[in-house]
Amino acid sequence: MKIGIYGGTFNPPHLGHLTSARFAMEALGLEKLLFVPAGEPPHKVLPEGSPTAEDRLAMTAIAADGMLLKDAVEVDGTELRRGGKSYTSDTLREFHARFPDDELWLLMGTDMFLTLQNWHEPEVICSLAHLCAFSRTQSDSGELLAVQAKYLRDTFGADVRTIQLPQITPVSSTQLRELLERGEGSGYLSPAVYGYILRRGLYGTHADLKRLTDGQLRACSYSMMKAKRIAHVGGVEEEAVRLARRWGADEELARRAGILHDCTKYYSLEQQLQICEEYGIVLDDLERVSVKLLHSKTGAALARHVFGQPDEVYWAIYYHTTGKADMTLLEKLVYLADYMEPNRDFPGVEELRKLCYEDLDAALLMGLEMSIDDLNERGVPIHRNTQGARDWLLEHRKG
Ligand SMILES: Nc1ncnc2c1ncn2[C@@H]1O[C@H](COP(=O)(O)OP(=O)(O)OP(=O)(O)O)[C@@H](O)[C@H]1O
Ligand SMILES: O=C(O)c1ccc[n+]([C@@H]2O[C@H](COP(=O)([O-])O)[C@@H](O)[C@H]2O)c1
Repeated sequence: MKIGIYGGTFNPPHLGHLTSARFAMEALGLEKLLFVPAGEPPHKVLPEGSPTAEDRLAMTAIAADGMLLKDAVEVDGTELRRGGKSYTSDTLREFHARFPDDELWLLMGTDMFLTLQNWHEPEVICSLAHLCAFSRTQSDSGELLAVQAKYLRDTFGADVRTIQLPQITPVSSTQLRELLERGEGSGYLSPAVYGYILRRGLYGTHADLKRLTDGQLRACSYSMMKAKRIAHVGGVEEEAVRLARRWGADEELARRAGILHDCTKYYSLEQQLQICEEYGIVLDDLERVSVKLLHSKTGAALARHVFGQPDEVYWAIYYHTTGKADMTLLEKLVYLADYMEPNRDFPGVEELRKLCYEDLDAALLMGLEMSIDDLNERGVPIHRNTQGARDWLLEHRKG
């Protein structure tokens, strides 16, 4: 197997890292790529006030997950665990021992490639890994790379491949840190990494989480979930806004409920219970053991207490999984948007979509009944609020 190793300080990881990693994977035919955040970079001092190693690791993990290549891309904490200066030769020794039968490829941008002879034990590096270098700026000349490749081949027997990225991302982490401090630069980051930075107040962002723009709120929410869920959350936002327009609800509240509705979906049972405890959410026996039921309550709690959302948004998120008797308009819209947003695909979804724009309560009843049937089939206990929602509609629905 061909394994790529992409070392960096990742302070923070930006789109330049991601686009070059993706392209190198394709160009070299890598089956696996490991991002390896440096513990203590051997050649530079981390600027004062830099995030902790854990934060750099977490941001890099979020960025890697955002490549949506499942287990092919991972973040490796070898250098952070090892302590001391993060010499690449030591890292390659470890990887060589771990993957003795695999082909290791060390990936790097021009700046690193041109100085490789000055690194610690360059001969060890060149004997344990193939090298892949790519240009970082338009002005990086192919000729310069070719000269350096020849030098490394002749001097250390290196196997070098230089690749031209189809698109240059003209940014460095240093520039980005300055931009972030001025409230700019988010366009050079994956939204989820930006959200992590905002939530942790890194790089002098100090955003008031209770007064975020929609884009910032989206970024924060995405930073809390696996990247594969983001398309669904975007779909719920879009659908909730469309439904709000159709039925005369507040579009901005629908948007914010959509953005945040699943923000705690990946929290563990323990974390969910802790949030409920912290915000005094009373649970029944069924809820106490079910992450699926809990995430709507904890998502609502964070929407209110961390992100400053009003009661309407709180309750729309709170009831988005179970529904309840006598729901408000916004609660209905978010429940239905979650059910039939454009990425959903199940028998009957088209009929449900149509009904959502013709007769909201009929659509709600249809959604609830489909849920109840599905839960019954799978032998999952039905929450009393879901039963309550259906019974209420059967009794009160007009027509
Ligand atoms: N915009 C970019 N395009 C392609 N490769 C990049 C880009 N930025 C960084 N790299 C490469 O990523 C690796 C890790 O770089 P690093 O994490 O130090 O980022 P950086 O932007 O160079 O940070 P800093 O400004 O703090 O030096 C290096 O091999 C570097 O050449
Ligand atoms: O081992 C060395 O001597 C050495 C010297 C300079 C850079 N590196 C590695 O090169 C990678 C890119 O560095 P940086 O600072 O651009 O993030 C990172 O993994 C560093 O640990 C390694």
